[in-house]
Order: sequence, then C-alpha cells, then structure tokens
Amino acid sequence: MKSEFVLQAHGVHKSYRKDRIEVPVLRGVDVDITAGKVNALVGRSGSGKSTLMHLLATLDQPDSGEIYFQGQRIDNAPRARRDAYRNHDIGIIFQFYHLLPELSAIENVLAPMMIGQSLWSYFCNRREARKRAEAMLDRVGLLHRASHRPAEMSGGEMQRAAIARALMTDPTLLLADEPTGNLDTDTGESILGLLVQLSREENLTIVMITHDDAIAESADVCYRMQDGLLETKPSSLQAA
Ligand SMILES: Nc1ncnc2c1ncn2[C@@H]1O[C@H](COP(=O)(O)OP(=O)(O)OP(=O)(O)O)[C@@H](O)[C@H]1O
Repeated sequence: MKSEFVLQAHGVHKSYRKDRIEVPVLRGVDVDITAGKVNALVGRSGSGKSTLMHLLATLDQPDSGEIYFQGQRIDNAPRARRDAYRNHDIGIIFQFYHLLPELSAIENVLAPMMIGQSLWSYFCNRREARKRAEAMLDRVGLLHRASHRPAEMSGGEMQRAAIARALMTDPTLLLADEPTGNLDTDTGESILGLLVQLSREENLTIVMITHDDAIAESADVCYRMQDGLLETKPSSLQAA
C-alpha cells in the first residue's frame, strides 16, 4: 500500500556559521507531508521555514537527519537522483516568482523542459512541449498573457506563470515559499484558491510556507515552526 506521506523529514538539524559563530536554525525537525493535501508550514520571520524548504527541495543538505521522498532517502542520494527529483518530481514556487525577465510567459513555462531533458529531445518534442505549456497557462488562467514578458504582467499574473512553469513536468509535489507574500490580499487569495483547487482536482501535494496564520488556515494540514522545531497545529480543516 502506498504511504499517505509523500515527503518526510526525520530529526533534521541545520546550523549556519557566520563570523565563527554557529547559528542553529533547525534543531531536530520531524515532518510528514500528507499526499494530495495542502500542507502549511507556518512560523514567524527568521524561524527557519525557508531553510527547511531548501532542504526538502535538496537545494541544501542537512547537518544531520534524513529526508525521504516516497519512502526513498533523497537528501544523500547521488547527485543525478537529486537533480532528477528537482527537475521532475517537484515544482518550486517562490515569493518573487523567479521568472526570467527576457522571456515571455510561455517561454518561462517551457524553460524546465529545456533543463530537465537534453536539448535534442526538447527540440524533437518542441510542438508537444508548447502544447503542454499552453495547457498549463490555460490551467492557471493565463493563456491570454502567453506572449507577455514579466515586466508586462501584474504580480498575480507572474505568480500564475510561475505556477504553470512548476506544473510543466507534472510534479508529484509543489513546494511554495510564501507564494502570496508579495501580493495584495485579494490577489493573494486568488493564488491561494488556485493552489487549493490544483491540490483537490489534480491530487497534487502542496507544501506551503507562510508567516501568515490566516493563510495557513486554508491548508488541510498545518505545522508551526518554533524554536527550531515543528509542531502540529490544528487547522480548521484538520478539525473538521
Ligand atoms: N546563509 C546563511 N548564513 C547565515 N545565516 C543564515 C543563512 N540563511 C539563513 N540564515 C539565518 O537563519 C535563520 C532562518 O532563516 P530562514 O530564511 O530560514 O527563515 P524564515 O522563517 O524563512 O524567514 P522569513 O519568513 O523572514 O523568510 C535566520 O536567523 C537567518 O538570519
């Protein structure tokens, strides 16, 4: 039987060293990310949320502890496996979108196809890739802005483009670091609504990092980061 937890961290420690002083950030974090649900990691600024997200994305490695994706150890997997995990199994969304300014929305959405496979196979499948990119832009309600560059889009539109890009490789898991943090309340709510809808309709697992309790309340499962540890925090949906 498949585990209900798609991503797990056990006893994760992480410190930074600055001017010979060690700054402990994560002090033995345990987390079980539930498959097909919106999982919020909430905590005040500086509590270590982004640090944990970087570890879950294998963008950095823990000092000690273990991270498992679908039951397989990922944090110390060979580099090729970690690259494949980042390029295919997960999609990442950032507060400031991280779109390439020279590229249009559709070219930004196509970018993972050019990184995740050889350029040769990308060009062989160029027509299919473009069709999929159009479908992903349509999925997030942005097809009408396909040819616009980031400077020609609103914040909400840029985040929609970033979500479409993250969906391009059909990931199992979406990691979102403060996805509404740079948006006004209404636009933030529409982006949050889109993420919840994607989770419900595509059975997509979402890990959403936020400092905002109200946003965390939209999640199915909620963890609170405090003093370098994560504790389960009841959310309204969990209680339901
Ligand atoms: N590369 C680094 N070198 C030294 N200290 C770091 C580094 N990155 C983060 N820190 C420190 O680690 C702590 C946690 O940072 P982190 O960015 O993970 O917090 P956060 O909860 O995501 O905060 P925010 O909500 O403000 O983004 C902070 O005290 C920060 O100053």
